[in-house]
Amino acid sequence: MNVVVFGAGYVGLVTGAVLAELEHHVTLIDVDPSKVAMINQAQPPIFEYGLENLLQRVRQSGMLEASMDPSQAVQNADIIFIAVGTPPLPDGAPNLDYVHQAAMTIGQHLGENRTYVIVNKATVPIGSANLVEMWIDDGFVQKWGHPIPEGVFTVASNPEFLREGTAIHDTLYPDRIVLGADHAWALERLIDLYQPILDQTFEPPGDLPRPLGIQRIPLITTDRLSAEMIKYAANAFLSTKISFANEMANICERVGADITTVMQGIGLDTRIGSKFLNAGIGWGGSCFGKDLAALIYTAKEYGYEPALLESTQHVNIQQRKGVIKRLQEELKTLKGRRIALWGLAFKPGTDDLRDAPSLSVIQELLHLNARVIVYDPVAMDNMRKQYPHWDIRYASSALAAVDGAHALLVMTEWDVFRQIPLAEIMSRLDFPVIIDGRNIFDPQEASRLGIRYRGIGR
Ligand SMILES: NC(=O)C1=CN([C@@H]2O[C@H](COP(=O)(O)OP(=O)(O)OC[C@H]3O[C@@H](n4cnc5c(N)ncnc54)[C@H](O)[C@@H]3O)[C@@H](O)[C@H]2O)C=CC1
Ligand SMILES: O=C(O)[C@H]1O[C@H](OP(=O)(O)OP(=O)(O)OC[C@H]2O[C@@H](n3ccc(=O)[nH]c3=O)[C@H](O)[C@@H]2O)[C@H](O)[C@@H](O)[C@@H]1O
Repeated sequence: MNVVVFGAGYVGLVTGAVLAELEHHVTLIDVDPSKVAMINQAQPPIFEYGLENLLQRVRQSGMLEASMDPSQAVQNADIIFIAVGTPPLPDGAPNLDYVHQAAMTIGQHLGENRTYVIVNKATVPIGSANLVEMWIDDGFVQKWGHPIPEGVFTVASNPEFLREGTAIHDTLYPDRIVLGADHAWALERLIDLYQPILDQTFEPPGDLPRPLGIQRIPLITTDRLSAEMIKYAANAFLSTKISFANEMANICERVGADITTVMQGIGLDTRIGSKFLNAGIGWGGSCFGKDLAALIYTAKEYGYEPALLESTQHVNIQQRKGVIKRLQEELKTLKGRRIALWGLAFKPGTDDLRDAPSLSVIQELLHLNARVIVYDPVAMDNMRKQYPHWDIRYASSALAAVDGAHALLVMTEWDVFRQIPLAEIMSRLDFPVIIDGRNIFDPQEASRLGIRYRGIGR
C-alpha cells in the first residue's frame, strides 16, 4: 500500500520505517529540513535501539523516503497517518496546531478519484476525529473552492502505545492494535496494512527477534471515540500505577519497610501484575504528564472532577521535590556544594529530555546555588542544545562526575551506572552521600561501606 506519515518524530519515523520493512511504500512528511535530510541519508535523528539498521535497510530497498513536499505522496496515498506532536498548553489542553496544519495540508492535496483513510496516530483529545475531518475539508475547500465529494476520505483513530527505547520492538510485537473507525472499508484497509503484524508473518529483523510465544496480536476494533479514549485511559492507568508505587514508597520509608520487596509481594498477584511498580523520582517523558493533563482537562470540560487523576499528578510532583529534600537533610545548605547527577534522559534507552525529572531537580539545585556536574551516556548533546544557558558542567564519564563531589544523585537507571562498584564511587566522593532516585544500588552494601545512602522507600 502507499502510506504517508505526517511527522517524522519518535512515532512517525518508527511507524514509517516498520511499515516500509513490511513492504509498504512509505513517504514521511516533515516540516523540519534537517530531519528529512538525515532520514534520507539513513541517519536516525533520534536515539532509538535498532533504528539505524532498520533505516539503512528500508532506504536501500527504496521502500521509505522522507520529504517536505506532500503533494504527490498524499494524492497517491491509500492511508495517511497524522503523527505530529500534540504538546501541552499551559491549561493542560493539547496544542492541536500541528494536527490542524497537517490536516489542512492533507485536504489541499487529496484527489477526487481515490479513497483515503486518514489516521490519527498522534494522541489527540476525544472527538478529534470529527475535528480532523472538518479541517481536511477546509483544506480542500481552500484549494478547490468546493467541499470534498462524499466518500473520498474518512478519518480513523489508531492510537500508538510504543515506548521510547523499545519503539521498534513495540511496533512489531505490540500487546494489541486498536482501530477506531466509522466505516467498514476503512477498517478493512487498516487491517490489511497491519496483517503481517497481526498474524506475525513477517521475517523478524536480526537485532529484534520475535519474543517466544507470540503468535497473533489481539485486535480491538471500535468506534473512534472509544479508540481515542483507550489511549488516554492506558497512559492514565500506567502513570497512576507508578504514583501508587511512589505513595507506597513514601509510607514504607516512614514505617521502615522496603518498597522493592513490597511491590514484588503485590506484583505476583496476577490481578495486579509486576510491571510499572518501580518506585523512584517519578515518571517523566513527553506523554504521561501531557496526556494526564489533557484527560483532566477533558473531564472538567464536562463538569467532572477527576480526583484520582489529580492525585496521580500531585504525587509525581512531590516525588521530584523529595530528591532535594533528602539532599538538604544530608548536606544542610546546598550553596556552593558540588552535586554529581547521573542520568538526564527521562528513562534509560533514549536521549529524550522532555519532562525529564532531572530537569526539575537541576533547576532547583541551580536555584539553591549548588554546582551541578552531570553525566548521561546519550542525552548530553540534547541537553547542551536545548538548555545552552544553564550553568552546569558536563563530565566525560560517570566516575569523572563524582570526583570531588559532595553528593551523587541517580536520576536515570542506565545499566552502565548499575555496573559501577559502590566502593569506587565512595573513594571519589568528597562526602559519602548518595541519593538513589531509581533504587539501583544495594542499601546494605552502601551502609557497610559507610555511605549515607538514601533510596526511595527503603
Ligand atoms: N513519543 C512517544 O513515545 C509517543 C508519542 N505518542 C504521540 O504521538 C504524537 C507524536 O509524538 P512524537 O513522535 O514523540 O513527537 P515528535 O515531536 O518527536 O515528532 C513530531 C514531528 O512532527 C513534525 N511536524 C510538526 N508539524 C508538522 C506538519 N504540519 N507536517 C509534517 N510534520 C510536522 C515535527 O517537525 C516533528 O518532527 C504525539 O501526539 C504523542 O503524544 C504516542 C505514543 C508514544
Ligand atoms: O504515550 C506515550 O508516549 C507512551 O508513554 C509511555 O512510554 P514512555 O513515555 O516511552 O516511557 P515509559 O517506559 O512508560 O516510562 C515513562 C516514565 O515512567 C517512569 N517509570 C516507569 C515504570 C516504573 O515502574 N516506574 C517509573 O518511574 C520512567 O522512568 C519514565 O520516566 C507508555 O509506556 C507507552 O505505552 C506510551 O505509548
